[in-house]
Amino acid sequence: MEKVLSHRLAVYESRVADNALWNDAFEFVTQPNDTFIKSNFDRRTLIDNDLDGVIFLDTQGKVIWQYGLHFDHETRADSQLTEPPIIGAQLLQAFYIEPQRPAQGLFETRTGYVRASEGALVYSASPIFPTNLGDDELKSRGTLVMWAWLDDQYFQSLAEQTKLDVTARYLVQGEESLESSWRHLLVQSEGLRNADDQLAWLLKDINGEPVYLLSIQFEPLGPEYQLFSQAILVGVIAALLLIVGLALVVKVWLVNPLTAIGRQMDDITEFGTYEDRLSVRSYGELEQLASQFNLLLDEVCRQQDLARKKHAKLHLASISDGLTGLANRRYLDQFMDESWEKAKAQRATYSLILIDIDFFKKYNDNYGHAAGDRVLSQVAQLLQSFQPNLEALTARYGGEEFSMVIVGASREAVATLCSSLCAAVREQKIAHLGSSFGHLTVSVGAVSLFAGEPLPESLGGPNPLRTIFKAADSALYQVKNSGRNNYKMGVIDEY
Ligand SMILES: Nc1nc2c(ncn2[C@@H]2O[C@H](COP(=O)(O)OP(=O)(O)OP(=O)(O)O)[C@@H](O)[C@H]2O)c(=O)[nH]1
Repeated sequence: MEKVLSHRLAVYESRVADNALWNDAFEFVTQPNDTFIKSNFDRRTLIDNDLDGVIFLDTQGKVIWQYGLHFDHETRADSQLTEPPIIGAQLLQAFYIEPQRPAQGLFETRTGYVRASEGALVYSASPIFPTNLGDDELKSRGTLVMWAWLDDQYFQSLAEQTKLDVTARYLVQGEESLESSWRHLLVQSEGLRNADDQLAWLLKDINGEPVYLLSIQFEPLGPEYQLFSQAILVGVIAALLLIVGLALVVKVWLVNPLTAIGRQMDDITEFGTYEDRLSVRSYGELEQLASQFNLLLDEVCRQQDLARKKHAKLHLASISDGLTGLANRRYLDQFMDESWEKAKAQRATYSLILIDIDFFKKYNDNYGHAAGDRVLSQVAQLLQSFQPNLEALTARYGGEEFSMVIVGASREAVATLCSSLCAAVREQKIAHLGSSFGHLTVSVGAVSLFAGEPLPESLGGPNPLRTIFKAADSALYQVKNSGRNNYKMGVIDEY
């Protein structure tokens, strides 16, 4: 509605400007003459242009010529005004535009609604210039005003244009004629809707006084509409339920299982529990995904197992002697260190036994190196079988030299063990022509000491195990020098 109203004002404005910027009109206000009026502003022309009146004002605002029709359109046929209805001095002043020069092609025009003697009207006024506006110094000569009654015809065409059933009420006493429910329209230009489903606009005159109240009544919503809106509501609720249902299905069948899978995967990777398996209850694809992952875990476990075995094998190879399978020198050193610390902590007896095959060079010479290897293995197994069920280790620490470390056996038990080792090898009756005994024998040197404090003075140095080893080796040396095939318990204090 606002747009249509302002468009209408713009139409009047352009109509008056068309006639005011015109050489003939410019000449007419300089020298008024009937010929110009007769050929351009007869009654027919006005009616065809939806106009009810034309006024030419001179440079002082006095009427040069005016033509107007009565308010009553029914009798418009011979309704020319004898007395102009709008020549109130005040109104003319409102229409009058002082002589002015166009600034950059712009000049002042006026458009709006006014209250006149017989009713209200819409008007537009423009200064009169030659068609080309003249030069910059040329001033306008007079004002051209065109107007139309705000009558039934006006509002009827407004209704046709807006396609709204517009009711127009003339506010005889201006603001006082306005109901309180529409008062707010006085301070706003757009329409207002009241509690009775009416939408209204105000036409205000050039002083801001309300002239007409335009309103339209909305039809109360019928039962069909209510039925329709109920159907829409049901539809919306059904759609919402469907969406919620779908969301639930997606959550139960997809989101929850995926979250569970993700959580289980996280646990497996975080804690390295690759032997665990994913369990998921969902539709086929997800279960398939979980079982594919489980297959992957199977493979991870298999590879882990292989790696573990390989590592164990490598570790064993690194600590054992390739020929006899006993612990090697490297592991013996490590074991001696660790067991020494334990023995000290437990205040236990620590014993080291060194076993050396007698005349082994000659054995190799007589029976060959391969036979020598076999004998080394045989003696190794035999020694191993004598290892007591204590913190103990049997090792091969040189070519035909073996050792046994024992924590917790008494010195007497160790002496008995040494004697047993000598006897056991002897009793194998392994032929050895190069030996004065005729068969394979071993010599044994050992030390056995209490590892708790106070330690013997000779063990106070930085490497007590070296001292222990030297004592055992010394005992072995003594056995070798005194005929072999025997054992001797060494004494630690000598070192
Ligand atoms: N077959 C074989 N012989 C080895 C191996 N390691 C060392 N030997 C031999 O063991 C022999 C050790 O000789 P010696 O150190 O002279 O000692 P021995 O002949 O046993 O003399 P005594 O110890 O004084 O009784 C050498 O001939 C080495 O070649 C081995 O792995 N296999």
